[in-house]
Order: sequence, then C-alpha cells, then structure tokens
Amino acid sequence: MADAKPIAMPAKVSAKAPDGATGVLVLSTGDVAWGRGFGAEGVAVGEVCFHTAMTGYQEVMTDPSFAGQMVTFTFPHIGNVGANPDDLEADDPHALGIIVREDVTEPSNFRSVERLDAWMAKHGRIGLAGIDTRALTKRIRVGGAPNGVIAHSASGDFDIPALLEKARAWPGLEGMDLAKDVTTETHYGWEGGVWKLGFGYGAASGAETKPHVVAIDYGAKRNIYRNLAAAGAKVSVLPATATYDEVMALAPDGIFLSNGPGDPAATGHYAVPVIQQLLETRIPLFGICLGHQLLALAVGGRTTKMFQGHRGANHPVKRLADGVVEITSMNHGFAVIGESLPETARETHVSLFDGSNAGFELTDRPAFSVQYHPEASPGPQDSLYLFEKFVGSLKVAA
Ligand SMILES: NC(=O)CC[C@H](N)C(=O)O
Repeated sequence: MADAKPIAMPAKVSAKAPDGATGVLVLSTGDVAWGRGFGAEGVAVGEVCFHTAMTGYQEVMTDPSFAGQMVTFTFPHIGNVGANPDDLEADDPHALGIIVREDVTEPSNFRSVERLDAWMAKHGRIGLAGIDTRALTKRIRVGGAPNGVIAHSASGDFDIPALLEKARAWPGLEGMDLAKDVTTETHYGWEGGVWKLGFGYGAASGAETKPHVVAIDYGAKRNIYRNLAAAGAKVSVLPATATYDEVMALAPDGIFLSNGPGDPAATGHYAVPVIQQLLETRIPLFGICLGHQLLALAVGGRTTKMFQGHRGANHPVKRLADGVVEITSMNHGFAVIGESLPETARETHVSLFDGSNAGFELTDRPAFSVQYHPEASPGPQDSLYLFEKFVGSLKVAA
C-alpha cells in the first residue's frame, strides 16, 4: 500500500474506527489517531516520543533506554531495509512500539533476513502505520511528550474509552525506575569488538595487558561495550543494583556507568550512594546518558524532565575546550541542570539545539560523562574518541 494516505489526526474519542483501521493511538489528552497495525497485536501504554534518525530503527528499538516509550519516527519510510541479527543493542526490542507514516514494505537490503513487521511480531512489539507523523511530532513539540496507548487489532475492534482510561491511568516516566527492569540479572564478561562491513563483529582489542573496566548496566547498549573493548579494555558487566563491594571485588582499573531508561532521580535512590563511594576510590570513571545523569546527582547536581526530549542522530554539541562541534546521537528525556553542578564539575559540552548540558568532568576526581551517545548505533561517529580517552587514561593494576 505504498500510496496509502495518512489518516488525519486528531480525531476525537467518540470517532468510530474508519474502514481499514486496524491500529490506533489514543493520547491521554483524548486525541485519537487511527492507522494500520503491524507487528504484534495487543495494547501498550507509555510515553509517546519522536526520533529524527533516518536510519537505524532496529538499533533504536533495541536500545533499553526506550523502555516505557513508544517511538514516532519522523522519517517516513521505516522497515524498508528489513531486520537482521546484527543491528541489535539488546536481545529484544525495548521500545513498546513504533508509530510510522508509511506501511512496511518488502525489504531491500543485502543484510536483511526478515521483514521488520515479522521481527516485531516475534518479539511482541506493536507497530502503527498510516499516521500523520508530522502532525504528531508537531504536537509533541508544542504540547510536550504525552502519555498514550497504541493498539493493534486485526479485526479492527477497539474499546476507545477503555484505551483512553489506560492512557490516563499510566503514571508517567517521572519518578519511574526502569533500570532494574532491563539490567542484566547476572555478572558477565563482555566479548567482542565493533562491526565492520565485510567482517561483521570483530574480536576485542588484541592487547595482552588490558585495563579492566567494570560497567554498571542500567540498560546498556551493546555498542558501548564493543567500543570499550575495541579501545583496549577488558569489560565486566554488573547489574544496576551492584553494591560498592561487588564492584571493588572485581578489582576495576576503570568504572563505567551506562545509559538506561526512566527517571535518573528514581534510579539514583540506590545508584547514587554506590557511585559516591566509587568516586572516593579515585578510580577513573566514565558515564553515558543515564550514567551521566547519575554522576551529576552523585556530586550534588539535579536533573529535570525535558519538555520534548532529544532523540535523533544529528544533534550538534559544542565541545567547550576547543569549540569543535560534534554531531551526536541522542536519546534522552531528562537532562542535567547545568547550573546545579558543583564548582568541582566543569561543563565540557553543551547542546547547540537548546544550550542544555551535554557533558562535564570533575576537577577533583578522574571522572567525566556525556549526555549523548558516543557509541552511535545509530548515528555519527564523531565522538568515538571518548572511548579511547577513557580507556587510554586507565592504568593496569600491577
Ligand atoms: N539514553 C539514556 O540513557 C536515557 C536516560 C534517561 N532515561 C532519559 O530519558 O533522559
């Protein structure tokens, strides 16, 4: 159905399903957008956000930071390069579902092994096509990221008042600790390096003596571990609730705080005291996204829920030390309040979209972090140097 028209939004709650509608988005505001469902049938409730990347939908969907959210892609053609077993940032998708403009078509790509909708059905994820994603994105930009429900029913039966009730009853991401839902259950050692065309995923760096990085997994993307390994580190991964003693028992040369979903303040209840103790050891520490926000909280800073968030693969960030602009991959709905950072934290990066904090380093401890995703996947690779900077700063304990 390449010429299928989008179904205009918003309709109001009383609207009946138009002919051919097999999917619907119901916002907690009472707005309803009808479309065509694909992937798994069912209902999902969460925050509706938008993502502006033109590529990398599988990596976006499997990024555990998207737990509790459904993603509206502003790029209209999603699914046309199919699905493959390599572009995964976790075993399963974590985004609750996706909202797209065009129907999923037959894949055309040498890496594809199945259709996107088939892959989503297998993993229980709902898709909604035929939505005027421009109108929805404008709405989010004007009104903020709303809570909502997406539903897919092949028979076209929807109980709209019940779906609206569900959207309204959902408490919202603020105050939600989701890291504990998506973290690893057990401690494990990471194997493997980065992906190269014609070679697939390579081995980790061949260096014989490797600094040992202990990563706390709040919902990590795999490409972070691949890049730490490629930069020469041996990587061990611990659950989000790891204690100070559990981290130190592994004799880390460096400590990594991962990205992850939910509200940093909620996860901070158990993560911050551990990070504060770890900072006392003066072992070098690096944080990304949720890890960045948790480091800020650990030094007395504050975070806030953003109005619409930053999600895309072309977000410009200024590196304050030399004025260089890095084009970055971003995915966050909370932000560190730059002014809340203590004097011992020097802001290193700012977003050129809205001036929000995008990185800082401590002046009294060997610790730094960034709000954006230097590991890309998807997105530009301008910021890969941060992995080398971190791993290069580590000394292997004698
Ligand atoms: N990618 C991330 O780590 C996201 C961090 C946090 N959950 C936020 O939305 O801001």
